[in-house]
Amino acid sequence: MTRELAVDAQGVTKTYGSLRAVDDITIQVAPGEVYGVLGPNGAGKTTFLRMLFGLIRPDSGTIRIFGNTWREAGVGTLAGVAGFIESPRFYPYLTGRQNLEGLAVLDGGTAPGRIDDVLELVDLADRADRKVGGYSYGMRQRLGVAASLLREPRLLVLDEPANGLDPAGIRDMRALVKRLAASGLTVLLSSHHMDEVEEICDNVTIMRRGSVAFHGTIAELRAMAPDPGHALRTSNDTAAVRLAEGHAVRVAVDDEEGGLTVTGPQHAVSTYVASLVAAGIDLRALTPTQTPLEALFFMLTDDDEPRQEAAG
Ligand SMILES: Nc1ncnc2c1ncn2[C@@H]1O[C@H](COP(=O)(O)OP(=O)(O)OP(=O)(O)O)[C@@H](O)[C@H]1O
Repeated sequence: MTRELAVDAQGVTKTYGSLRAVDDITIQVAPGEVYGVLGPNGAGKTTFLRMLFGLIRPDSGTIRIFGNTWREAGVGTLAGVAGFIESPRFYPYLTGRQNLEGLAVLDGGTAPGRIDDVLELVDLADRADRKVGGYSYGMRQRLGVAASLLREPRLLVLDEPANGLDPAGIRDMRALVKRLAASGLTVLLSSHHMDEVEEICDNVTIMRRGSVAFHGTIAELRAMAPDPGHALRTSNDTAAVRLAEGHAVRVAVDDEEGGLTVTGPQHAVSTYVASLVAAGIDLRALTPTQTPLEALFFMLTDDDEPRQEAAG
């Protein structure tokens, strides 16, 4: 027997006037996986998540959540689903705990001890009795996850959960998503950070101008990634360019930044750099410019053309 998909979105399209915000996309999320919808600003990620939550209707296509569609099940489609679009909102003059208590009442109550459990899970137990007005942005995001977890969802949907967070906030949010995934929760998140998706997701859809530019596993994505690039500074760039002959690297003068750029498989870059040193050329800097996956992301989502106009 096949397992029911957590999300089964087929051929979903949403237009705003002449703009195809989401253009015929198909996304399937299996129970238990962490699924990333990745794309640059304006790619259509939030529009897709809004349709999932029933906040807007697709023009065409179907969205099933645990087998239910909005047309057949109405708001019952969201049974077992929680999350937030953009940033969660709380009463700043109430404590984190009071906000959760209020939300639990509005949602029909919650099991005894559940509020303490979710506060513990999101690492806010020791700050629960402080007013939300004094919380950092990262703490509010985590309180948003806590609020979502109150209803013990099977599917958690997060829209760019690390957006606007400082490095410590990003680390905490990623650790939280990983903990939740390890507990068996299905997570669907949007992001515009390749490293975030690489670190925490099993499968990814990369969106570009409303359409699917890539769909597959992180391993498949890695296999497509180009060679890593490096910025190179030496004591003698002319000689360094000459020495590249016979090495499996491409070395070019960087007209914008100065110095050289070196592209090639990591081991070939290492051998080339060792040969520079052996030839008496001083190495002043060797800095990775983009990770292979970042380079692939920019290749797949490069957006210098106008958006697709809707027909008619
Ligand atoms: N209500 C709306 N009316 C008109 N255009 C809209 C509306 N909502 C979104 N759009 C447009 O649809 C496109 C996709 O927007 P969307 O917010 O889904 O992108 P996104 O991938 O979530 O981007 P971001 O990372 O900036 O949130 C954008 O060009 C946006 O301007």
